[in-house]
Amino acid sequence: MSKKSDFKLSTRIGGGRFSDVLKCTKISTGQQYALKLIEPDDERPPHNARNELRILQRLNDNGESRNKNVVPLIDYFTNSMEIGFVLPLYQTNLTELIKSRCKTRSHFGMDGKITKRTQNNLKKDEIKHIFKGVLNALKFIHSQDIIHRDINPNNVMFSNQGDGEPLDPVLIDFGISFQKPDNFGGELYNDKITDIATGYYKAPELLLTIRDYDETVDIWSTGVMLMLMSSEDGTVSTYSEDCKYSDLALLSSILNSFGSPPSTWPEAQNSRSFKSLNENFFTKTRKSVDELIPKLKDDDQIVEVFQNIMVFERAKRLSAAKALEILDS
Ligand SMILES: Nc1ncnc2c1ncn2[C@@H]1O[C@H](COP(=O)(O)OP(=O)(O)OP(=O)(O)O)[C@@H](O)[C@H]1O
Repeated sequence: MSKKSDFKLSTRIGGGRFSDVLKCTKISTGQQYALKLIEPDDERPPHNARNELRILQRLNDNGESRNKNVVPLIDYFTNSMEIGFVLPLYQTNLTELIKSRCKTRSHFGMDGKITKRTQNNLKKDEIKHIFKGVLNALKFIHSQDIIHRDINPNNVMFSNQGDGEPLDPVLIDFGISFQKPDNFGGELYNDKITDIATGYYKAPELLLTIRDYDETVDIWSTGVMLMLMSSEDGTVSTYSEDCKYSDLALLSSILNSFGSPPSTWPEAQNSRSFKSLNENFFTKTRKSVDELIPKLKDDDQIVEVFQNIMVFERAKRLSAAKALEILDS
């Protein structure tokens, strides 16, 4: 364990509601790192830096991650106010990578109107490689009884931009993760916080405040990331923009994309919100893979995995291990 004074801090490169991520240099070696700084007493649940530290320690062995797709905790320090996580300094995340691969062109119509079209140039092989890397990270953390609870493109980092080098994804941010059985005594398994995950990436059961959800919420989020990566225009095009701001809009977009949930959806049977929803809301048909994952619609293994992870009933959702078995077959 180091001290804060062992590092020279420089620019802020990211952060969240309760954290700052800074570039830093270890004074004794001149090596650059990312430093995530959190004041645990300022945090609100489900954010919990003390648990984040416990979980990262569990996933690491002497500064080395036990899985190549999970962030290593190189070092850390604690003082009366803060916890500092010393992490490798990554170059980009999946959101930025997709943006950098999207090209927008103007089209001039006969009527003189100009329309802009964006084209996502992420290659099929890259998409598959990233998808498999995230599943590999999930296979490992789920085997350690950890639910990440915030799988989204800002939490998938890369050391390079992929120009000639393979894009090995690394999963970061265990700040709201859940360690079974009871999150270090802080949360009952059957009564977990449902205010988890980010916008588009929330699984449908969370929107019905079903509290005994499990690790398949991470699997659902990974499927939505596949939709983003496999889109023609770098967006989750079957979801409306409003999903970022409204859970109702998100539920509506999920139904528009994946059709109505079965009336026997087991998780929802006891949910008041499910019962009180107008039946008409639930008369949608599932869109085809041509619309949901256009770039990979002809890849049989990807399609099989996608169709079996984006299902309402969590018991039917493939585990990360099973999904990888299919992709490697
Ligand atoms: N090791 C790293 N190298 C480079 N940038 C990083 C690193 N870790 C985090 N970041 C940047 O900082 C952002 C926030 O980091 P992180 O998600 O760990 O913090 P957070 O407090 O959990 O944020 P949020 O509340 O938004 O989830 C990341 O999306 C990423 O852009």
